[in-house]
Amino acid sequence: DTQVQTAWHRWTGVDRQTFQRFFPSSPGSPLPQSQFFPPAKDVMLPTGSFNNRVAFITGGGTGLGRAMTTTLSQLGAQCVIASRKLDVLQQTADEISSQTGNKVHAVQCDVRDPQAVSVCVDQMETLTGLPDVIINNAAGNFVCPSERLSPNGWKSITDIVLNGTAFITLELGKRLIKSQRGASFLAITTIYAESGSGFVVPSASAKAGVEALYKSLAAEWGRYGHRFNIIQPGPIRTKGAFSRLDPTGAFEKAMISRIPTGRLGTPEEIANLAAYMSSDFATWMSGAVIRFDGGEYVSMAGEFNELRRVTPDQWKMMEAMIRNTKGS
Ligand SMILES: CC/C=C\C/C=C\C/C=C\C/C=C\C=C\C(=O)SCCNC(=O)CCNC(=O)[C@H](O)C(C)(C)COP(=O)(O)OP(=O)(O)OC[C@H]1O[C@@H](n2cnc3c(N)ncnc32)[C@H](O)[C@@H]1OP(=O)(O)O
Ligand SMILES: NC(=O)C1=CN([C@@H]2O[C@H](COP(=O)(O)OP(=O)(O)OC[C@H]3O[C@@H](n4cnc5c(N)ncnc54)[C@H](OP(=O)(O)O)[C@@H]3O)[C@@H](O)[C@H]2O)C=CC1
Repeated sequence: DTQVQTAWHRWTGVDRQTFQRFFPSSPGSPLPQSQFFPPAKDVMLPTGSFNNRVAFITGGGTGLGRAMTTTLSQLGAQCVIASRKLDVLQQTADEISSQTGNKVHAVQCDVRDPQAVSVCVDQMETLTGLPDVIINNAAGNFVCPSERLSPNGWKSITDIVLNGTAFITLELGKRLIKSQRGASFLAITTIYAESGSGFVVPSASAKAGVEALYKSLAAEWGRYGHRFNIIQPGPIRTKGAFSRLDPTGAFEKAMISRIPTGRLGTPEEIANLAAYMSSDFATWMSGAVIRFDGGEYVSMAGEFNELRRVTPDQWKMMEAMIRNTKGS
């Protein structure tokens, strides 16, 4: 709490009292029930599950993309990670490679630019050949009231998320089809792709578009040996997400309190799911949308779920009132 306030003061010059007035809550810790749901850290699939496979992961240099790359590399894949910041990618590639003993290649690519995507795929073909596994994970996002959003703010997010995913998928898909090669495509979206959400409207719109794209291609390109699946993650702490969606840390506690499993997800958990969905154990899975959020979505959706706060004594009283009601 104090750390966040101090950091906030350093960034903005706003003093502690003012911070507390605007943000009375504080960063959250796991709820007691989370002891029943400890996150597994180990890699789930058998060793060698991705031997002789090539995996391409956008945004693989940081956060969840880095975790998915680590797991696939541990399982034997040769990985190619792509995003804008080559220095970040290269450092991640070196670290994962030295940990797993398998090659990780770093290729610079701004997914918003179809020409850059084509050059990136050329580079990958030279390095590794075409991929067996494609994970569209790169994204951009920030919280912003829509009345403060500029056209370029909208374009910036929708270009990365929807157009970027489409450019990568079409470029790779066409080349794979030409080479008569099958592949697994996975897109990382979000739980609000389904519901929509205020304050992240470009992200919600673009992620919904990605889901429509992947479900459509699952139907169309199965005949070419291509599977398309989607993971909708709930909140998992990464610098990229939390710095742009909860910059003060003020909303984290409220977020955790609505997650039935009482904690945030972990990068290793989503990496295991992504690996499974991209593996030979999941060849019958296509067009699937897997929500992976500790129950947050249903917890927010049910209009009576607030009754969790009613105590046993209050229930006794309420039940008596209901039973005593005669007629309508
Ligand atoms: C209640 C909630 C409680 C807690 C939330 C906590 C946790 C998260 C829980 C769930 C997460 C769910 C979904 C998550 C989805 C994600 O995608 S998270 C991943 C986020 N990662 C990133 O965004 C990394 C990459 N991002 C970036 O590079 C930048 O942030 C970028 C702005 C997206 C793109 O950078 P770029 O350099 O290309 O763009 P800019 O030139 O800086 O900006 C372009 C235009 O956008 C305007 N802009 C930028 N920031 C803001 C802002 N904060 N508010 C308003 N407008 C903004 C900028 O001004 C430019 O527009 P212009 O001025 O008109 O030119
Ligand atoms: N963490 C969470 O709680 C949740 C995350 N998600 C999703 O998970 C995925 C990973 O997010 P997370 O790891 O948290 O956040 P990060 O910010 O760490 O990851 C986003 C990645 O996208 C890359 N990227 C951004 N813009 C571009 C671009 N124009 N071209 C190429 N790459 C780009 C970034 O690299 P670079 O800057 O080098 O380009 C970065 O590596 C995203 O799809 C996000 O929407 C969904 C729900 C919850």
